[in-house]
Amino acid sequence: MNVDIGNALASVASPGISREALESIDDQVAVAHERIEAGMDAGEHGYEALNLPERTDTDEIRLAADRVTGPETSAIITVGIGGSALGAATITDALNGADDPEAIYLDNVDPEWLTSELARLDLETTVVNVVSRSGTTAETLANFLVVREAFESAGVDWTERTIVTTGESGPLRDLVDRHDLPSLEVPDGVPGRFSALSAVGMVAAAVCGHDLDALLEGAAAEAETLTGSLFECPAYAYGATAYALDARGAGINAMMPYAESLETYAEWFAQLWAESLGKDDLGQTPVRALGATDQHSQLQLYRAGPRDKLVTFVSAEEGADREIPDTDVDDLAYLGDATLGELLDAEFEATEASLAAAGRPNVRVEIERVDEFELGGLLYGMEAACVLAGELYGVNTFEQPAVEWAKKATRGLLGGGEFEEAEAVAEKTELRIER
Ligand SMILES: O=P(O)(O)OC[C@H]1O[C@](O)(CO)[C@@H](O)[C@@H]1O
Repeated sequence: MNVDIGNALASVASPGISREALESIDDQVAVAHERIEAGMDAGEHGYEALNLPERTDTDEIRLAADRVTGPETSAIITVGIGGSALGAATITDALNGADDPEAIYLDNVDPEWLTSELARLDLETTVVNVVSRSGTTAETLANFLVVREAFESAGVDWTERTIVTTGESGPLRDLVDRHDLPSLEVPDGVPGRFSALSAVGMVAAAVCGHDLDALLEGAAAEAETLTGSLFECPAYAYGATAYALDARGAGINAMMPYAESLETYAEWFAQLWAESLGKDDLGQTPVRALGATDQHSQLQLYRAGPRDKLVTFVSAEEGADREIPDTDVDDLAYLGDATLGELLDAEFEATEASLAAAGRPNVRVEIERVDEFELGGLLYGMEAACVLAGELYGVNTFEQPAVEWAKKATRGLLGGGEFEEAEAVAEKTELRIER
């Protein structure tokens, strides 16, 4: 990935970063990089994620996926949530074509939605990909039990079509052992949201026939750029700029890719940024947006609302295109002479310029095209940017203790044990306004 931070400079935007400030931030980046490198060398928890390009065994993933996949495979259901779904979904939503198996992600426990998803699938030719690092996530286990029952009710042998990625122990590991299911291990020391470039994010991609090695090669090429200066490393330039803008008031980061195929990438980024940096009353709030669509819903706010946002654009230089048919309507002639791709590019450049003209900070992240190599680089680059930002914020980037309260409350409410959190739910302060 390439990064252009020109529109984040104080000469263009407010909040903005002066060149002097950028120089002094670069001194902090040098110190942070030493820490990151030391963590990577030692294989420390979290930092280990940045070693995945060398560590992930794509042959092992393909072998396991081949045990449940055949030429007749029409769909793959991934049962997982958060980091156990978003990385995989980002890859297949970006790369899947019409001839690839459909990739479905059951990352919620909405009964109506889940029932309709299962009802529309040919379970005979559907693969089940169960992913959970802890092996204890309620939503994933509940959905798996429902999916298994659906297969059994349809008289389809789920054990021949199910692959599991989980830790060394836990209920899912027991299931694997009991039914001799093909399985892979979540990489040690790699938090879920940083595991897209491991078996966690790659089984679905393997079943859909994507080039896992090219994904890792793209990530490895990005890893090559990790040096002690933001002026040499696109990932660090992005992380440092986002952090510096937050420190100057841009507490919101709207991730706005200009490609439908990257919409899920913005969701993946939201978990990465929120769960990693949202600590100790700090952290930049990620917002998911999509270009050109959200020009017609959010841009008014981004351009004329509070000066509390960074807008991050992601654009792909190349891609398939489609002519806009000629028209005999004079006013539309300018469209007839263009392609949809040219229109999208013009929309992107115009929107980027419109924010700069209004003095609103924005950053451009460029990839050459949406393919395995470039996507691997983008995912790795944003992970490295996040690790760098975490060092600058001085937070523990790799834990997410704040999510445990609601999990305990949920378990208590369902009779899964005594939890004070569950009691607190009953003590809600009410001020109801009824129709
Ligand atoms: O992979 P697991 O353990 O099922 O967890 C799923 C997700 O839930 C979280 O723990 C948050 O609740 C995320 O960090 C994680 O990606």
